Amino acid sequence: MFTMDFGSRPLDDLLDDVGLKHAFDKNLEKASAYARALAMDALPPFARRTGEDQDHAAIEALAHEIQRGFKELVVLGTGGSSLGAQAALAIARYRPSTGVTVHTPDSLCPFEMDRLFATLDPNETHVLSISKSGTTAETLAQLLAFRAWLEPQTKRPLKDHFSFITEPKPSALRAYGEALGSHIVEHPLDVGGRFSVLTTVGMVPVAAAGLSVKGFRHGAHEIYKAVGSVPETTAAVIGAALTHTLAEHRGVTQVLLMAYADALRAFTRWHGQLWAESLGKDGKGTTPIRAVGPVDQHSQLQLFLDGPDDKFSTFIVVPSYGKGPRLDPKAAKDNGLDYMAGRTIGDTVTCQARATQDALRARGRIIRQLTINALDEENIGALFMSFMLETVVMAHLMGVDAFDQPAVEESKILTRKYLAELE
Ligand SMILES: O=P(O)(O)OC[C@H]1O[C@](O)(CO)[C@@H](O)[C@@H]1O
Repeated sequence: MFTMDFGSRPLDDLLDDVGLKHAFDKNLEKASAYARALAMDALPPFARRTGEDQDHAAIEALAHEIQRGFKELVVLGTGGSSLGAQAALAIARYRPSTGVTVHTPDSLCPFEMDRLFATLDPNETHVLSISKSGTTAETLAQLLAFRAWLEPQTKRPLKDHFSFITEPKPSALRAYGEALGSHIVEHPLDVGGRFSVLTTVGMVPVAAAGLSVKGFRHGAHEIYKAVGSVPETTAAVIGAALTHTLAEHRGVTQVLLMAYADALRAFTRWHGQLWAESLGKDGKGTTPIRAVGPVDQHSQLQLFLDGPDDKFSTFIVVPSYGKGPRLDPKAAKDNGLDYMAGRTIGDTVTCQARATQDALRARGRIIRQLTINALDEENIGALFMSFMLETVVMAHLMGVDAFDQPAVEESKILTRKYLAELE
């Protein structure tokens, strides 16, 4: 699980300093009441389904089939049909490999597809196509291209090379999978793509890579239990109430998620879709910014510190004192790194995360830190659930529907029109 703090002083004092305690308390009360009602009446399906584990057998069956037959897994899907899996899979590279190697070409890119075709062995490659709607052009185009690459080269039945996750209703993707005779697993009808990471969508790739589905779901379960019973103490509810208060009263228009671990880079991308697509509506919304430390200290921190005071920042930190290579004291001193002499890379990064937040706090910013003690399934599952619930509670405070995305459809229609007009 993870802990939350706002630095050395309690949040209430920080809010008092800027005259926002009363406004925050009102928002927290409203957010907590909503979270309690959600838990009592009907948890959002993305949370309820995660707790029931009803699809566990289907997830494991497909994952084992892939593992038994192949070394490489290509997950075709975009947006919510890929970002969650990528965020979850990012911890796999720190474990001994027990599953397949997963590739996630989530953006339609000719150069990336050519690279995959040039490097993958067709006989060892399984292609899992994920699309809730089953109509997304990018995913269908990739699928057709992969089949054209595989079919002339494979020695095995073509149907075994493909599997599908899509809704149980008619669509181009479902029809394609049925015609091939391949394994099709259901995408739940009542869970939107950006909320689907803990369903079959995120969990089949995770299981195929050898990670624990139960671990992710257990971490998530602990969070939604807490949000239902003691909402006013949870990161999800406090985070939503605070962001909304700062947006209403302090001109906050952006939310920064800065993670101090490479493995959380993909998590910040997942969060970007979740926040933007759920909340950017009716002329309202706050823009998500994704950053990873320390690298973005050297690219974006100048703006965060010295630019407009229009951001609410959350740092995710994995304390790593004593971890990683230790710098030889003499070599460090000889090269101008006296302050790192005998220290580990983990010591350095942990101190950098603290220093960056303190520098921001010194400029009067309210900064939230979420601390996880390890990059494991439970912690990442907990973060997934916490941010999904935070988004839903935030939508309630803002008065928008967290679960639709009507505006995106306009650009899809135009893309089809432009393609039809090509000479
Ligand atoms: O899973 P699908 O239906 O292919 O959609 C992929 C993504 O496209 C969107 O519908 C936006 O166009 C997202 O909401 C979704 O995650």
